[in-house]
Amino acid sequence: MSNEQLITEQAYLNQTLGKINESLDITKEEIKKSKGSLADAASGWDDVRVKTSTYSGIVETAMSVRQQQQAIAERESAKSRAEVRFQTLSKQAGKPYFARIDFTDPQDDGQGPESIYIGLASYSDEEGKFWVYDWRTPVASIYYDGGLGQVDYLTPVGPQRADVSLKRQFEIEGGDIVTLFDTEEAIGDAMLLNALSGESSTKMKSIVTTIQKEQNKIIRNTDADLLFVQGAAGSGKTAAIMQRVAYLLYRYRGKLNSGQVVMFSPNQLFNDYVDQVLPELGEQNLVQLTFFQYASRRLPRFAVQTLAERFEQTVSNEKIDRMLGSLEMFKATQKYAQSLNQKGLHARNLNFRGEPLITREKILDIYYQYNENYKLSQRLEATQDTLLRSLRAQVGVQMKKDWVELAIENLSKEEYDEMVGAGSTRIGDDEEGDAGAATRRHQLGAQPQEREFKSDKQERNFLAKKIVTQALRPLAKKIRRSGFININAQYVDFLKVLPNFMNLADFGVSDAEWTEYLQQVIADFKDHKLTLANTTIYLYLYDLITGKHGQRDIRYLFIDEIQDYTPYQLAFLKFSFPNAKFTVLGDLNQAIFTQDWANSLEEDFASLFAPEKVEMIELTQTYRSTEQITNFSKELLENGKTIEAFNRDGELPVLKLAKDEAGALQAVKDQLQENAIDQEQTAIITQTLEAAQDLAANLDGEDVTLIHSENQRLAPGAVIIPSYLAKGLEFDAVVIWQADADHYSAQDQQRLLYTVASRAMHRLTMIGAGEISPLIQAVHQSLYAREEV
Ligand SMILES: Nc1ncnc2c1ncn2[C@@H]1O[C@H](COP(=O)(O)OP(=O)(O)OP(=O)(O)O)[C@@H](O)[C@H]1O
Repeated sequence: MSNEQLITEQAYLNQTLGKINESLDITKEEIKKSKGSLADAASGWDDVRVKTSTYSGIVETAMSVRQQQQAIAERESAKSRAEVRFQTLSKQAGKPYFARIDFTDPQDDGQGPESIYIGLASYSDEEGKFWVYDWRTPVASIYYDGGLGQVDYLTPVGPQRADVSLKRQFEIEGGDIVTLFDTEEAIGDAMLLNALSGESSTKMKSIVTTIQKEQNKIIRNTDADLLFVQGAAGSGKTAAIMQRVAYLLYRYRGKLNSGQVVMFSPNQLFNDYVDQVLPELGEQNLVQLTFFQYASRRLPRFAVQTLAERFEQTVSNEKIDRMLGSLEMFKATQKYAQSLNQKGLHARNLNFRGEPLITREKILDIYYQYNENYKLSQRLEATQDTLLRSLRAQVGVQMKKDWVELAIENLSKEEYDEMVGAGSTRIGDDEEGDAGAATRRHQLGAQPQEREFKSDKQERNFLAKKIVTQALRPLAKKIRRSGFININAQYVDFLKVLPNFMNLADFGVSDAEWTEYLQQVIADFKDHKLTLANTTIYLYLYDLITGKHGQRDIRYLFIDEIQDYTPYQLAFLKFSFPNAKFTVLGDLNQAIFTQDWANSLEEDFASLFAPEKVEMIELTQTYRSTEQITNFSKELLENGKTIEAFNRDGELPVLKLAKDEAGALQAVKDQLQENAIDQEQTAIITQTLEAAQDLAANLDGEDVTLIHSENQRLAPGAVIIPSYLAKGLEFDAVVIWQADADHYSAQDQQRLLYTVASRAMHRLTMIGAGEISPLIQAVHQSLYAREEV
């Protein structure tokens, strides 16, 4: 960088900052003014005259109330607009932009190149001159998409071409340019290297200044209904989708808000890890939840299988797991539900005072009296209507019963007053009208009147009706909530007759195996326990029978770590969010829950969308780890060849094998010490929770935090964490505990080992006792160092 360039750029920066500060002052004034005018508007209530004696008076009152409300709402929104602008400007005042591009539009003959500056948000001065462009504007795409020369970029009106003559990147601190460099590439390696060599932190950062071309495609895609991103560990999938959320909120501002975007993430720790990215980009956070949370909160009475249980279950029957998670099973659920249109619904009696008031046979008669053209949801609705009608008819019948008589006699003074509504109810206000009456009284100030009865009989009837209606209310609620369907029995029935709806042999499952499994499910049911696979099927069946249509207001759905989902779960999510566009990210090599069968996931999920609306993007370049760590960990895989390491130098991974457990433990202690001296934040990753707990007990006295549950927070400093909770996270230094033949040997642990090894940014140490793990032995010796300790 020449000195002259620096001086010119600093001068431009000063000018920009000067303008921003001017705008800040103006905005501050606006906020002050809008606060004042809000107070003025609020005092307008004093002028609203309440006239209630005539109809026209009421209308007039209502109109002036409405006008007054509008005036306040307008001023409030002016105030909050000014406040948002103030916040944005305050952020810009330190670091208004990070890049500059000069380009010419080939269609603008004779015009010289135009320079634009790119920052986290746009800035235009009071005269409307643009000083900074938001990184999400179409033109800013030029910065991410290519080097110098011709670059095509997409705008809402179609593709545009630009001839780029300069790309300059800045680092600005506190209003001063610290560094500035020109680059010919999309994003200069120097800048990226700089961004990547930082230390890990408990919070993910935005990558806005160094988004790569491939990532930019993911971020700006608006066409696909299903955007499927497959990428190696550390290739920036998560980083890219956080940017994508920010992009979409900007691109569709005014039409899309963060409440309409949902992200399914692997665990709660991960939610905590990424929750700063969007605020850093000036956006509101999105709704984030795990599949477990989504499913289990709909079934409060069941203990749904947790993440730890799912990971640590001794693989009971992989064939059955695979079958339950398949699209065939999804279709079988639909077919079974369909069959309920003819017969097979499991109903339960509607009991009242311990006796069946409407028997299950009667309910089934009603349910099946509608012809075959009814859909399940219509059939249910019609049944509910009929049941509610017969419930209403019951009022008259029950009023004559002895229990009502007894109840009237036993009414206390308070209960009586409450029912009759002395002092609060006007004659003629029926029960339904109570809310309306209360509002009327409140608004119009009418005096309440006492209820008067013409005769004892009238009073008795009134009370009896009240008592019966109240007593029947829970039943009405039950009917409205379809509580007369015995969904548990229905579910078990479905599993029993499953062989009529799909071919179990296609999954290698024999009748005997299935019967045995069924017994297990029934036993679990009795204990109120459900596996995640069963929970999903249960919920889908329930939704089909009750005609639920899912959440229609959600427009974008993101699923991270998709390899841990079954096709069934994905199909269920598609059903549950029918209007959402899906962005899904995954790395089949990190499938630690679903193993081999994750391979067909891409195809299975894509089959649920129109082919022309599906886009696949593959990311092979990794950013998280040093070249040495990536080159080692990709060799753990059979198909890791295509993974490309980022050219960032570091030490070789080290395998430390001790003779016995005690030696290994000592090695961990030494490593913790060494890492602490080198200021590398360490995660000791164990395979299971139990191993993590054991190790923590053995490391008593060391400064390490055990992360045993996803509901914990990630602590700074060294942590011990089981593998399934480390998903998606990263650490300066990783120690893989028990990296030996006793613990990592089966072929299906290859992915697990790869997943944990790829969490390391700068240093990877594997510590074990006894024999070397065959999975590590398969890696070429030049790719790691081996020490006997
Ligand atoms: N363009 C980029 N510029 C700077 N840093 C980047 C870029 N892309 C990715 N990174 C960094 O690389 C690391 C890995 O990214 P991220 O966690 O998004 O990867 P991932 O593909 O989701 O990985 P995994 O599958 O292992 O969870 C993060 O520290 C991220 O900030």
